[in-house]
Amino acid sequence: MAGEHRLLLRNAQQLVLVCTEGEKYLLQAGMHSLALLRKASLVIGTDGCVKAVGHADAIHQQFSDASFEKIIDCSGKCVLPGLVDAHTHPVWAGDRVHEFAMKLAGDSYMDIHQAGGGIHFTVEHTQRASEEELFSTFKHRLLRMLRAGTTLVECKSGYGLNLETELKMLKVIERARRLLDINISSTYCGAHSVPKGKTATEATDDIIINHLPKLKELDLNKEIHVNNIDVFCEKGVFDLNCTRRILQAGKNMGLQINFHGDELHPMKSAELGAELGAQAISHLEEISDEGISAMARAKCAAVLLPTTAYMLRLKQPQARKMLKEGVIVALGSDFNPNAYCYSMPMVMHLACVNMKMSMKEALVAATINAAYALGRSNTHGSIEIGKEGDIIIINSSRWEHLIYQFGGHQELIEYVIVKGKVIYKNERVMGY
Ligand SMILES: N=CN[C@@H](CCC(=O)O)C(=O)O
Ligand SMILES: [Zn+2]
Repeated sequence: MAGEHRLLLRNAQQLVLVCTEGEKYLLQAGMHSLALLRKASLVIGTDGCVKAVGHADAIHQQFSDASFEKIIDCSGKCVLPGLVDAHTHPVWAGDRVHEFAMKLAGDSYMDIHQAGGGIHFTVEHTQRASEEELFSTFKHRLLRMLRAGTTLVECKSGYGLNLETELKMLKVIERARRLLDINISSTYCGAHSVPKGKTATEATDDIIINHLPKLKELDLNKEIHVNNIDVFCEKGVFDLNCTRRILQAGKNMGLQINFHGDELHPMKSAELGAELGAQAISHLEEISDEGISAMARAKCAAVLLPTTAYMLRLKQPQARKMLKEGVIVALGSDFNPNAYCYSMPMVMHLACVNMKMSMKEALVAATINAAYALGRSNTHGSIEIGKEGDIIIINSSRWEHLIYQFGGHQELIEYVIVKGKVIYKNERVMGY
């Protein structure tokens, strides 16, 4: 095939496609037969999408007359799809390292929250921060995520709670979406906590009467585009009824439902999400058996967050049971001031060790299934012809090293590529 193309990745030792039939997600059986090629090459076109993928000799022959803006020799290396992080809170001011010390000394997440710390602490600092300051720290965090292999990330608001600060956060997310290479799915999370001085019902009314119509107006004016709506459905935060009202109002204006549920207490959030047609529910440490069946039937993704259970010493989400029952399992880092982890390789490792997932299951959960949780698996999450050319190259002859080398991704990930363009080239890669 003659013509000009953007990128040729030549002769990878392993090229992990994840899937090959345009699947929107993979269930347990599909996860086990992870699609992978050996001695393979990949071509990305000038539109940034995958043009061809196959055995190195076949691609060499097929593209013998073609020219490429860039060629990378991948001999001895592995090529994988860019990782997808399905749950983060990356826009905020005021870290909570002092609370980490309190938690290590025995305070629970809710003790700290109810004493006015936790989310409230971050809200106070975020309300005071300028848009510039928030953008600058957010950009830095996104670059760290990118260097850890994430090419599509969900980003929530939720440390504003009042309309003015929620909009400030969403503007910052919109600006990053327009300026930076990393792909972003943006989430309005104005119901992340009940603002001081309001009841949960008053906060719910404020969101439905004031926040959501403003978001709709800004969307129509093409100023801010939001993809998902989120609520922290939890005892002492938003109950099932308030959660239902907010999520339904968001759905009515075209947002995908993607919310926090059944984290610290069993709330029947999973059952509610399945009933409302949620795209995804996160956490689910306290999900009921009925909730698991309902999510499986509704094709509602479970976004499991291994860092939360690890940091807060909670019981682990029942990943094995969910997989067995046919739930679509995805992963997220939950990056936030409580769980300061931006690395999906680390998250996959924790999912394997603490949630007993296999490495194949963890990789699928951090690629195609995480993309499904964001409604983006038609364009992201696997290496297939026509999908966006978002790729990572690791300096290892077996892809599993990305999970096995706990905390080693900084030396292992050699290239991060978005739409066929090298966004990051790691000069520290030395081999193993
Ligand atoms: N649980 C609610 N929200 C976050 C924590 C946010 C925070 O503590 O700042 C989570 O997903 O873990
Ligand atoms: Zn969260």
